[in-house]
Amino acid sequence: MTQVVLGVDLGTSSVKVSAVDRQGQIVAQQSFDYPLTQPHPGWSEQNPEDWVNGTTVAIVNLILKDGLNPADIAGISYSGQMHGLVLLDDNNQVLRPAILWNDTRTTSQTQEIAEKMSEEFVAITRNLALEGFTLPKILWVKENEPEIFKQAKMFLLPKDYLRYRMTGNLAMDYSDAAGTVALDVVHKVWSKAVQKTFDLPASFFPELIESTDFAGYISESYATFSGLHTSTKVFGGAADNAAGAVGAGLLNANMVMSSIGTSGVVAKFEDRADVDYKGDIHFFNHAIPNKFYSMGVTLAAGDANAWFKSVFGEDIPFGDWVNEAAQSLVGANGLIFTPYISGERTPYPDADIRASFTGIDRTHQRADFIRAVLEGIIFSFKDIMMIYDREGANFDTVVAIGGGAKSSLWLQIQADIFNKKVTTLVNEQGPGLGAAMLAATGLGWYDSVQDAANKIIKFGTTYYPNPEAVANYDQVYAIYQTIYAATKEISHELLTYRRQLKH
Ligand SMILES: Nc1ncnc2c1ncn2[C@@H]1O[C@H](COP(=O)(O)OP(=O)(O)O)[C@@H](O)[C@H]1O
Ligand SMILES: O=C(CO)[C@@H](O)[C@H](O)COP(=O)(O)O
Repeated sequence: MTQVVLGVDLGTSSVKVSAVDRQGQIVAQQSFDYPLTQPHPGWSEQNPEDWVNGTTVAIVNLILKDGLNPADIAGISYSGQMHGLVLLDDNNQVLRPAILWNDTRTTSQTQEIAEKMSEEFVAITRNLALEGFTLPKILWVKENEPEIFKQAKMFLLPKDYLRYRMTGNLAMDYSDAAGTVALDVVHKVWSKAVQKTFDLPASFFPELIESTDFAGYISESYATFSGLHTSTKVFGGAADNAAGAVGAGLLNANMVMSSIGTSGVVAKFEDRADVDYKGDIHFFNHAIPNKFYSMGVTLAAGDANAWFKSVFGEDIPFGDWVNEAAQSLVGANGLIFTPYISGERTPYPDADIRASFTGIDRTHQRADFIRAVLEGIIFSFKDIMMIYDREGANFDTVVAIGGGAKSSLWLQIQADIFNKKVTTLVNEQGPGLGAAMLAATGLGWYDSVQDAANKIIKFGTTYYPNPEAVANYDQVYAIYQTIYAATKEISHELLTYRRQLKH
């Protein structure tokens, strides 16, 4: 009998469930895709029931197809897409589709928060109130769907809703709670000032737990539904970027993580709460008690690549598509892409900016366009790194995770644009492995999350910057940096035009 833990990575495009043994080996893995709806420009919603069904299908497949014995599943924990608003009524029924992290309908609510609380808000929550975060979404529903809001008794985040459906218990872990921007990050309590200013009762906010805390057993009803046993213990879990940081071994201040999922993230471990990025970079509680991490977000990273492929190369597998970029040159033959297809967050908190190709020439081929997309995404990561540089943060290693880290070409582009060494993980399952490590630590298999990381994480290939490419990218990046300001007004006008078309 080999005991395993399940790490459930509830992503934006799919849920991936990894079964991990005591040595940290992934023994089996199943995933299930679900849709995302965009009823208006800037809106992004999912049906929470799809998360529950997708997770259940993946678990059933682990049992039936991979032969996992439910009695051997000792624990389960989660990594969840952050910030998504799930509203529950008195009977814990979902009131409306979840409003996701990449939904940017909330610009006026972010302005309202800034006007009402200004610097006090950043001091408490350690973040600006950006469109993607949960509090503006709550206020949007309050203002635009009062009949629904009247029935709302509590809110949860995506993986917390999934955990509720698997255990029957309502709770939220600190790392995800920080992304609501209603948490007093340093004191680890819901902010009374936020509750009072926006007239939200304390009962609307769920109980807070640590990522490795025991959160209940699998309920009778979910056991019947999934085939799991009621003896399986469930643990808090974490925001996907915190779980990804755990799974990437981001436990040391000299390391930065770059994650190319649907979104893109550059994150840094923070030992102490007294670093002050003034809201230019997010600052959240880590999945490790009393530790923190900072991060900047490119709203569409892997998604910009996926979008471009869906329009111009639908049937081509991702690996082949990305490799086609090798036929182009460093700097994509003088073609630059800015990846703002869904607006941007860091360093430009601008929901209405849109993407651009600049410098299209009669000679450009598809390979140049693909390469420009891959490079533009990494230039936007470099923009985040420039904030760390500005604040004097020292780091020498970038750990690359996410779907984008499957491509050695894209990894080399990262090393050359960052001018840093970029390291991969042997088992590139950052968030899912991180989630499994949280369950394993909660079960007592390891003394701490750090202990689990030391025993489990194995770094893979390292990509070193090529000096010639670095010099070329320096030139192209300098041009890239001017494009946001140059395209801002045009983008905003075009979006206004598109919004008129829709209504
Ligand atoms: N073979 C590949 N090579 C490079 N990039 C890839 C490959 N496969 C997928 N990707 C990229 O990874 C992204 C998905 O990453 P993933 O971490 O699975 O996302 P999420 O967790 O947000 O659902 C895709 O949008 C795509 O751009
Ligand atoms: O909004 C953020 C972080 O602030 C995103 O990183 C989401 O957490 C979604 O993650 P992926 O589905 O792209 O992994």
